[in-house]
Amino acid sequence: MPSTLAIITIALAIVYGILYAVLYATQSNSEPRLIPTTIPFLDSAIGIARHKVDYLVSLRRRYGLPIHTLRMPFQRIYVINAPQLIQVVQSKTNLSTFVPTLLDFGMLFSGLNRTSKDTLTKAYGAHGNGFTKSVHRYLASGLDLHAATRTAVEKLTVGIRCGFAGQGQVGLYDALRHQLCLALTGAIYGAENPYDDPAVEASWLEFVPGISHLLYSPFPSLTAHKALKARARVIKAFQNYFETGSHMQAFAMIPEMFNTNANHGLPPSEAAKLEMATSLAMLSSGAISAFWLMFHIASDPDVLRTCREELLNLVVKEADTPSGKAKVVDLSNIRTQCSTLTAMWHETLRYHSTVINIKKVQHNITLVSEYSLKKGAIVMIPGTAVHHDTNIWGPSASEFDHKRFFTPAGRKNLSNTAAYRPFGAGTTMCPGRHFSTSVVLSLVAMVLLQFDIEPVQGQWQMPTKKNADMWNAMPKPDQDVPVNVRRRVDKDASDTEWKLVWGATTGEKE
Ligand code: HEM
Repeated sequence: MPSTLAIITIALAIVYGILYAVLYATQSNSEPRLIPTTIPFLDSAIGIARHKVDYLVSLRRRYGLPIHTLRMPFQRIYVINAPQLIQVVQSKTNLSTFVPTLLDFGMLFSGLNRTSKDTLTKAYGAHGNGFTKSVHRYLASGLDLHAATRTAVEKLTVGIRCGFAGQGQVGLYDALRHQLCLALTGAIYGAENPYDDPAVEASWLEFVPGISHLLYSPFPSLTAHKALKARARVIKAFQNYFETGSHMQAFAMIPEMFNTNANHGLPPSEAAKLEMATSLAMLSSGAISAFWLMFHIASDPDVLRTCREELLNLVVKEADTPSGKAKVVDLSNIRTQCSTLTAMWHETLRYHSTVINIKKVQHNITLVSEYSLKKGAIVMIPGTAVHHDTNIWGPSASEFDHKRFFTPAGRKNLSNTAAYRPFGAGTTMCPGRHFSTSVVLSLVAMVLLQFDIEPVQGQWQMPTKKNADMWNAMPKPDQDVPVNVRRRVDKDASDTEWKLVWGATTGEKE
């Protein structure tokens, strides 16, 4: 009689053999190469769950393939690494072949009820919920963008003056995150910004870790219980905001979105839930980017000194203040006058970005006459693999080196979305990129001009980012970095009063 163990072993071997046979029988030779598998249909899922975007980067390093296939239960994924193929997938002619899958990302975690989801799907079809369209219209360029940036910068100047000075020891990430939260949401939600209430900001922070559960867990009500309660508190604050008409004092995008959705039949209680998507766009990647940028500048004395010198180029005049004279700094010129600070920003995004673009193949197609892609499959473009590709960025691709953007080759890559894609690419490219870039750079400039930041531990140590959420375009550090914040005492800054503005009335030095 064979033992139970022997029977189980034989059964497992048979199942394994069948799965292996099915895997290869259903994979065509003309499809992109299948990555060798140890556990058919499961090892990619396990790899992604364990190592997140690093799994895709390691496959790129190990096999060096321009495109390859990963198989999961009932789903095939084509991972694209080569710039030439990325360009083809992103091209206008292929817009209807490769369709973004996350247009309704906001609907997945906002808690909208079934009726509201149906209402929005009927109203906007494949365009999710109208939120993305509104951001494209209001924040991608023009006077509205300028107005929103100016308000955010005004809020930052007040917040930094009152909130940073004399704080002593703080977490670098949390201190920047808090300032950015109040500035970005203040500029968009107006005088009655719900996030001005510390309890709402705290609830938002409690909700964010639950997003992964809402996206991937089969039982989010069990696994993300606390986060869902926190979400309910934020939604309640927004419901009150809409019901009291506070949105009428907001940036024009907010009342317009509310009225359009109301005309489609969405009540204020449900419109309040949609603000979870707006909030996430504003509050997810910007603060993380600001943290990494500040970390790299503050931990490199040469770069710190150069950035501060460059910022002095932004002084446009002197103004009288009640306590004497202030130097007026026009932060809207950062990108043209501060090449090192700007290069540090680009390098921060290139080096750290964890963006993954996901599209669905709408019909069978042969890519560049070579690779057959099947209808219904998912195409993934991992930004990290592209950003760390030595064929694009040279042998130093995996090092942090902002000077790469001082070379013609680096500058050329910057304008090529198949090489540099922290904000995505094509029609869905982040419409908040100019707003967030301007506000983050202004925040960092304000801190650099007015404060010295030193690590409590005595030495700067880069935190790990292994636990970062896969849905986020930028990786949150696993631990905050405790720092001491002090007003600057060096000769350039000790007795200088700064007036920091976005777009001064005169561009001439007086
Ligand atoms: C440093 C900060 C930010 C980063 C790194 C970032 C990154 C991204 C990325 C990678 C995408 C996907 C692009 C694609 O699919 O090709 C995206 C989409 C989007 N972002 Fe941002 N983002 C940032 C800040 C913001 C801000 C502040 C807002 C709004 C105020 C915003 C609004 C949006 C919207 C609405 C979309 C969806 C666009 C669409 O599907 O058409 N983002 N962002």
